[in-house]
Amino acid sequence: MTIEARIGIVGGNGWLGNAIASAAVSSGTIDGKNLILSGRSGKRGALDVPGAVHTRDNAELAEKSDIIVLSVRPDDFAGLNIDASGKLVISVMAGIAADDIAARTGARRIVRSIPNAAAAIRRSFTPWFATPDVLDSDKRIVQALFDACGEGAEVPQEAHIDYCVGLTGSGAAFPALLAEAMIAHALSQGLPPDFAARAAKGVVAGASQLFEDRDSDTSAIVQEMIDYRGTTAAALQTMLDNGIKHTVALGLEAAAAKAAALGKPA
Ligand SMILES: NC(=O)C1=CN([C@@H]2O[C@H](COP(=O)(O)OP(=O)(O)OC[C@H]3O[C@@H](n4cnc5c(N)ncnc54)[C@H](O)[C@@H]3O)[C@@H](O)[C@H]2O)C=CC1
Ligand SMILES: O=C(O)[C@@H]1CCC=N1
Repeated sequence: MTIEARIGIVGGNGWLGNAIASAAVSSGTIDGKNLILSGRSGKRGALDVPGAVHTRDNAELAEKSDIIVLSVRPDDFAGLNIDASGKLVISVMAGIAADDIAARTGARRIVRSIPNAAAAIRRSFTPWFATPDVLDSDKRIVQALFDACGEGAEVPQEAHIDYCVGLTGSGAAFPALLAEAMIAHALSQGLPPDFAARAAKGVVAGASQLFEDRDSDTSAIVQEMIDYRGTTAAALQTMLDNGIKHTVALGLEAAAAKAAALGKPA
């Protein structure tokens, strides 16, 4: 689907806002000339967004946009002054409730979402939640925008978005941590650093394709490896016995707790 509406991204020169803009244009989902990106510094983001207009003026952005994406840090939201009444507002901010967005912007049609860093390579799995006033036509645009960034998925409750801050937002950093742990151990065993990094990154990135198929069952894959009763089973069982699932759960809960704290006034 091509989005014909004009989209303004507040914080559009930041990490995520810039990635969303770049994904939307490079996928052909929106023409760059229909994008206006604001940022405090006035500098462009790291990714090129052909045709997009850059501004430091959020009033200009609001005036020129049909849809406003809020992509400032949660801490900066309280200082944001923008009138989005009558417009669709799509927030990517962690922890900021739809009611607070409505109160600050005057908008009633509000979508909350949690993309992740893989939006930069158009591989973000992005849950989104729509408040009751959001129109079906708005929803089609939101889905198209997040499909351009990877894969969008509507969730039925706002609480799911608060949970997904950890699962799909922060979770995108977990494979790098796994690779880092594998590299650190390989180095401790005397393997050459370049080789250790190539090997661990190659395994984590490459083997994740094993379960990329939507219908694949990760627990079946793990069980199959354990049932093989070889070296992989020894590694997996030791990690399970040492609480890897509990550690991951604690990480997910910490991310959600941090998001809840970010959303509360200081
Ligand atoms: N980086 C990520 O992977 C993810 C980020 N998020 C959320 O996305 C939002 C943006 O995060 P990042 O892009 O990582 O942060 P960032 O710091 O890279 O970008 C934020 C941008 O907002 C701009 N900004 C601040 N106040 C402004 C204002 N009043 N008007 C216009 N621009 C303003 C800054 O100049 C900066 O470029 C955050 O709320 C974060 O919770 C959500 C999911 C994943
Ligand atoms: O780390 C963060 O605060 C952002 C929000 C969710 C993922 N990244």
